Amino acid sequence: MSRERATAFVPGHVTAFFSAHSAERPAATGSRGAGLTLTDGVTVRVSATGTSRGDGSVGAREIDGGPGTIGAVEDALAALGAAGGADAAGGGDAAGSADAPGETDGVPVDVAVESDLPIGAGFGVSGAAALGAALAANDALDRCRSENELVRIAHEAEVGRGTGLGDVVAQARGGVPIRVEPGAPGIGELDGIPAAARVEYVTFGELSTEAVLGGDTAALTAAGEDALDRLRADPRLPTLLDAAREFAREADLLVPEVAEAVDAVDAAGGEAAMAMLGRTAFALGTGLSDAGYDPEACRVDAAGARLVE
Ligand SMILES: Nc1ncnc2c1ncn2[C@@H]1O[C@H](COP(=O)(O)OP(=O)(O)O)[C@@H](O)[C@H]1O
Ligand SMILES: CC(C)(COP(=O)(O)O)[C@@H](O)C(=O)O
Repeated sequence: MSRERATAFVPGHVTAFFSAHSAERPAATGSRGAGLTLTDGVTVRVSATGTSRGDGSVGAREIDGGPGTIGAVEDALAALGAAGGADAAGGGDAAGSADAPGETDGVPVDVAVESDLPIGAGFGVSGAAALGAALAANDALDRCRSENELVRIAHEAEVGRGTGLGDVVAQARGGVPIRVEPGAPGIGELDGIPAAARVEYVTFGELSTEAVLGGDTAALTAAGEDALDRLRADPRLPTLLDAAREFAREADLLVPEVAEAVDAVDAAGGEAAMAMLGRTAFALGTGLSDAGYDPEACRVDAAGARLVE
């Protein structure tokens, strides 16, 4: 018996540094690297609409109360036999996807995404939304998939859209994940820094993940591999932040507003770095407040992605 509606929470994830690894299969594509999962995250509600199959409707789509779609969410839903749209990315016109071949016979679902975090600013919101949609759709439609299978579905959807490489596996784990080997569960490998912390962040705007991942990633990948070696030799939070700062400089990804904030935190005696890939600075403890910024504050998420009542 299907529960017909379900809600999932998925933590945000700020990547401190990463290297990009592409493979033929999306499940084997991913990143190595490390970052922090956050108690600020994404809540996804999925409900079966009750609309009969085959009428072309995919159901309603909302992001923070307004119309909107995220491509990785649509692909994750389609993989679970919910009506999702290959053409639904990037706009508010979810209904336009109804003509996508092979997908009109999925079960129509209403999907509402609510994010504590801005989209496109380096918090892995697209990956979180895809994983939340997979967890909630599996429950609402009684698809009987395991956690690893749902993480793989969301990972493949995110990688396929070019909006992320390692957020989904990190968000599934929670804590401070180290992505030792790239890819979905069963292929990739995770470790973590055993640490709890308050985290502050300020966002100055978006940075297109698709554009960076679609360009030449050789320099950032070399810098990311160096940073990972360093962190694995000394898996502690201050080393994570220091390796992140060096990565941002070496990979030439640092943007001026973030550089200024990171320097200000350093001058005030704190630890900060840039969130990949966004115009966002994050700091441990009260680093940004102490430097005179008015940041958002949360904590490292201890639990990882989960269904909620
Ligand atoms: N208001 C919005 N701003 C930015 N992206 C949006 C918005 N609504 C939907 N999207 C979609 O969400 C995805 C954002 O992906 P990405 O840039 O990787 O962000 P994040 O870092 O939050 O994961 C893109 O696929 C984009 O088309
Ligand atoms: C850095 C990024 C490739 C993208 O992160 P975001 O812009 O937050 O989707 C991430 O997925 C990673 O592999 O570490």
